[in-house]
Amino acid sequence: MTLCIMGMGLRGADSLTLLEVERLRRADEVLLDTYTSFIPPGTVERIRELTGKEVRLCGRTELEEHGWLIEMSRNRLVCLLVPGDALSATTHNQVRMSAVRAGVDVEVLENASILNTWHGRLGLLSYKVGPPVSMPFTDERFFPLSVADKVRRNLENGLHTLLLLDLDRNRENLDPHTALRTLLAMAQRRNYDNPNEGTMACVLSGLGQPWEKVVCGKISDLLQTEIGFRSPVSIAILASLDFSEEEMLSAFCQSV
Ligand SMILES: C[S@@+](CC[C@H](N)C(=O)[O-])C[C@H]1O[C@@H](n2cnc3c(N)ncnc32)[C@H](O)[C@@H]1O
Repeated sequence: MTLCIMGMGLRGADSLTLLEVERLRRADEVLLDTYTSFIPPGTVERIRELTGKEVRLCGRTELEEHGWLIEMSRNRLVCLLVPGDALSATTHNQVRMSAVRAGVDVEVLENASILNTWHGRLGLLSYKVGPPVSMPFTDERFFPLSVADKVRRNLENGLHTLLLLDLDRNRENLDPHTALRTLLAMAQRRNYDNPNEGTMACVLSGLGQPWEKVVCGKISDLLQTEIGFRSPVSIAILASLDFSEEEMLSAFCQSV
């Protein structure tokens, strides 16, 4: 019948749209992606309450080896719930592509994503946003300097960068101090003068969650401040600011 891929927004079940709730109530199967991002506490219980449906959790293997999910959607309405927007991670577009190739109808229901809300929350201009960059867990053998290359390219073009922090097995983000130190070490290895300790950055902890915290300052100051971060966390690396951006940033964010 139909595979409906739906974004859950930033607030878990509480940011589902009316249309999404209606689809979930009609669904034969409700699946929840627990792999690509953070799921706010209580999400499963809240979905059950809103829709009367049981929720099946899907991790990496279930999403990457998704043949079963496509087969299930042939004669049933299957809803795949995705944290954030429906299609901002490649994983879900791959599921969509397999479904289309198998002749299964796909419906996509969009929702808010960290990728399209962070700059507005900080008061930054959307036309000054560059491509996002992922910061992985690193060690002596895996230390991809391309992370610093991409941030530097954005900075050189006057563009802000959203640094997405990888999640560990327990779905906790790399901690932001480690991410900032790693970024500086990568830039130093390349002999880049930017990003450096004086570059402005904002730590975005739990955007849209009750524990939301947004803190801005020079990287050196952020590194010396115990802010009390909680997943999900991202970091904005700021390019030079326009006057209006400066004004808004200081009005909308806590400074260190
Ligand atoms: C690979 S992205 C997935 C994005 C998701 N599909 C979406 O559309 O929002 C996951 C990363 O986004 C960041 N992230 C997701 N939600 C966030 C939030 N509410 N506040 C801050 N960062 C967030 C974290 O760094 C997390 O590890």
